[in-house]
Amino acid sequence: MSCPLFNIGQWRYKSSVKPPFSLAVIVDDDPDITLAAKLALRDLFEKVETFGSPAELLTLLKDTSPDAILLDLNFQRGATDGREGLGLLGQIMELDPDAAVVIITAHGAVSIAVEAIKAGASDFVAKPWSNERLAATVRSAAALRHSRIDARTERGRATELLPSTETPLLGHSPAMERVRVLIERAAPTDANVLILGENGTGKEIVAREIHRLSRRNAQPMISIDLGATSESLFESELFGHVKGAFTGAAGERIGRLKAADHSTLFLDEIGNLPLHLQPKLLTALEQREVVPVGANRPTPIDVRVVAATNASPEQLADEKKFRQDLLFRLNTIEIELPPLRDRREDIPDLLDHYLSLYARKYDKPQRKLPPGVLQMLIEHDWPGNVRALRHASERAVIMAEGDEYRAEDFPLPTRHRAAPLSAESDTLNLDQLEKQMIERALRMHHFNVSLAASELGLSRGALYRRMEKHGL
Ligand SMILES: Nc1ncnc2c1ncn2[C@@H]1O[C@H](COP(=O)(O)OP(=O)(O)OP(=O)(O)O)[C@@H](O)[C@H]1O
Repeated sequence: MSCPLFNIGQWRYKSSVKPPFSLAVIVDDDPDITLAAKLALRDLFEKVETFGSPAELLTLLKDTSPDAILLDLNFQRGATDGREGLGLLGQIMELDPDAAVVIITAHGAVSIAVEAIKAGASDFVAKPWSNERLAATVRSAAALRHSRIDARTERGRATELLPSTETPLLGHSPAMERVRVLIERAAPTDANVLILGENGTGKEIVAREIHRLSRRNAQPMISIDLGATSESLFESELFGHVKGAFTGAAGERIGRLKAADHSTLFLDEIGNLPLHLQPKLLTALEQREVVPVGANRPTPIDVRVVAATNASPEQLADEKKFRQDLLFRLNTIEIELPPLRDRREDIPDLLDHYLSLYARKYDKPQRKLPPGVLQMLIEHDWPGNVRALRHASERAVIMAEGDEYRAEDFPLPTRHRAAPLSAESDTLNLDQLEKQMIERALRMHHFNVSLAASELGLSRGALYRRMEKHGL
């Protein structure tokens, strides 16, 4: 399958900031995929090597340990069952038990991804991916590998602060200034922080900012997206497991709680943590120790937790979905990020930043944004919040011609009201229908992407990709 990145031309911008990691390896027999992934990862790694066959990777691993490996599971013509890749994964884990392997899967192949993670892979990305998600997944896997090594060897406690390639937290609306004050007050303490806000409002950026300003910043922040973790993997991902704890647990695995020892653990989409695991997390945080799956002795941990959710405070107060004792552990400080439509004053700053960032990235001129177009963008409701504004800016930079941006360069969803659910649509165009269904599901769930995704029978990632495709 070809990757959407190729619709948007070559990526010639190279950041002047030193990338945080040294080497990533991409193994896939499809040159379009390897090139697309290489471009998406090149700001994160000093070097990105691409291989068309597994044999080349195994040769490299004999004397090099990459920070991350992006691995396709099917190499032979017509193969789709992933067996070949799983075998290769086993060989990789044997050569380097700390390897950070991110699996490339076809859309919908979740069972094979789960099997791969049980066999030692750190995470997976489904094709076609968004560059932002791919980079975040691979960065998280590489950071996890580093902290697992550090956690085991007790080395690296004085690791130099990694140069940051992160986006700064932008916006000077009164609401964002209040958020900044809260971040500055909370960061240096060890208090747990709960960040609330709709999808795309910047919860992860705020979590990174808290970590950056904390006394734990010498270690990388460890993240886990509980909205993207398969139910069967929650326990071992969070708490780790001992060798042979369950079928497929070939080796010992340090969970993310332990990997975040002396650092910050970012629990994204905490509302998705299954009820039966909530007491185990609460005990780990109260006792400051974890018991890996299959172990009979606890291991001490020193972790500061920053959690985030797009659930409303009312939804979180529902005892049937979320244990209130765990909530009180997590929300010592609560930071609420308002949706972008409630702080429109931030829109000009955000547009200014992202339009000029993407102009540099794609080697395009810095165009003017005429007042009329700016006004249209300020008046737009941005249901996907800052993430959607960022994507719209990227697209505008690529599509625009001449010295100025035009309204048509920003493909905003029409402002019409969603038709009632029972109403028949007047189009039979599949693409249009898909867009309408997505808009309806989003409105029905007040723009909560997780709920809309489950309404549509899609994963969050799959819904994001479709929203991006339709410019929502
Ligand atoms: N205040 C901000 N300044 C600059 N960029 C921002 C800001 N808020 C969000 N962004 C950008 O918007 C995108 C989404 O941000 P982020 O992932 O932090 O949101 P989120 O609330 O964690 O989303 P989700 O709930 O969907 O995981 C990122 O690309 C981020 O860089």
